[in-house]
Amino acid sequence: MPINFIEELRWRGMIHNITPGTEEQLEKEMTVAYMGIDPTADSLHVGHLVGVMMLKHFQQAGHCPIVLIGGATGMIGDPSMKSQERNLLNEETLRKNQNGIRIQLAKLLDFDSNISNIAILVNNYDWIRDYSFLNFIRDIGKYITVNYMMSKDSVRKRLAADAKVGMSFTEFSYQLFQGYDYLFLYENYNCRLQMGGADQWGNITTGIELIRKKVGGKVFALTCPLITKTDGSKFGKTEAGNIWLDKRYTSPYKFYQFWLNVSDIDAEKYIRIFTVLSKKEIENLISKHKLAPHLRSLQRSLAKEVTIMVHSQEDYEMAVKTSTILFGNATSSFLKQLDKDTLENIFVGIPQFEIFKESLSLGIKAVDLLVDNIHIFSSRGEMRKLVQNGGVSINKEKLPIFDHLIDCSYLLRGRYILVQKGKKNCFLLKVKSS
Ligand SMILES: N[C@@H](Cc1ccc(O)cc1)C(=O)O
Repeated sequence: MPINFIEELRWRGMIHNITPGTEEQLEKEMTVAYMGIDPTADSLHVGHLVGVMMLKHFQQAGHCPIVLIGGATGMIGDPSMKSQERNLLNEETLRKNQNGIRIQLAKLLDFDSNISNIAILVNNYDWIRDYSFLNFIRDIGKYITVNYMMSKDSVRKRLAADAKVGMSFTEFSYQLFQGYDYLFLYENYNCRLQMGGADQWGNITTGIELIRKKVGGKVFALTCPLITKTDGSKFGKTEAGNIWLDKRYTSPYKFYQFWLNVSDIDAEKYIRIFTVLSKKEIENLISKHKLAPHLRSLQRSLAKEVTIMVHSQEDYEMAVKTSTILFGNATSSFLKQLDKDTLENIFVGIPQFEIFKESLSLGIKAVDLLVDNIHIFSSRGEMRKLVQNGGVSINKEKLPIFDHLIDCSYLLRGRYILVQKGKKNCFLLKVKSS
């Protein structure tokens, strides 16, 4: 039996706001819904995943999802919840970005099997490109008052943030373009529902208003909550920046670690939002986790599911292997027996430094190498202290004294040395190929 979409989202904690009548519409017939993504980079990040998961459940419930790539709106920049005017992106960048995003979406939604509710990808550049300004403000602008547009949170907040700088007419008009997209999809794809993050409510309701006034149609909105973290920091970001879905920007190992490191409370929330595990499976995982929280079994399941969904089974396995080697009790002899490819793969996600082989040939004091050459300690004192506490290891073996001699015999497969500083920091020294 197909799932009930709204019920599904409800127990997963994925509904922030919903227009009256949405549920009845979905029960009545197979419905088309869309969500838009502005292609500001050539990869999605984990923040985008929430919306994509909504579409995934929507498709699994038998309805038809449309992903709209905002080729046109991306050229304007959504002012929603942004405190500053955005940079304009050019056409070439947007096109490159679209292609990257398309490939990622194809892994998450079903775009190609022979089902009646196959996912559809559209680009609003296709219908906005040739719309003349004069026609647009005559056909569309006439239906929406400035008063109405000004009352939106996205506009009010921005004007309040810095009244002197203000907001350009360009960004002010963003909601009209998104409103027009909804009208276009309503008329051409029979789209009745628009979904998005909580910050999209204002833009979505402008579309509802436009469709009601211009063509007398009734359409709906559904938003999901902004994802929060218990410690108050921003979801989806680390010190190193966004967590991307593209391997080139965030290795599967780092991606896996990101989910592994969430707090217990967040893990309970995220596993509902970011995986398709059933209610029963999730409840079981949570009760099992509560018996022995220190084992982090809930985080492990979360990290496993999301890594396999976004990357692959092999990437997941490699990420686990890497984590065991870096943080688990893998031994030095285990490390030594790994072949070059495995080592290369394992080390993709960790900071790397290049060293000259010659500098090792006569042996170099660890302190000279790590403090003076590659600066992973700020001072000799800092390193000495940590070594005394047993907190520095080379190839998984504790460094006995801080001026211990390191030579070529330390090179794994003749190329690498793994350095660990404290519990969490790993570095890879790599011989420069001359
Ligand atoms: N405004 C949305 C993207 C979007 C663009 C066009 C639309 O029609 C819908 C949504 C965002 O920034 O997240």
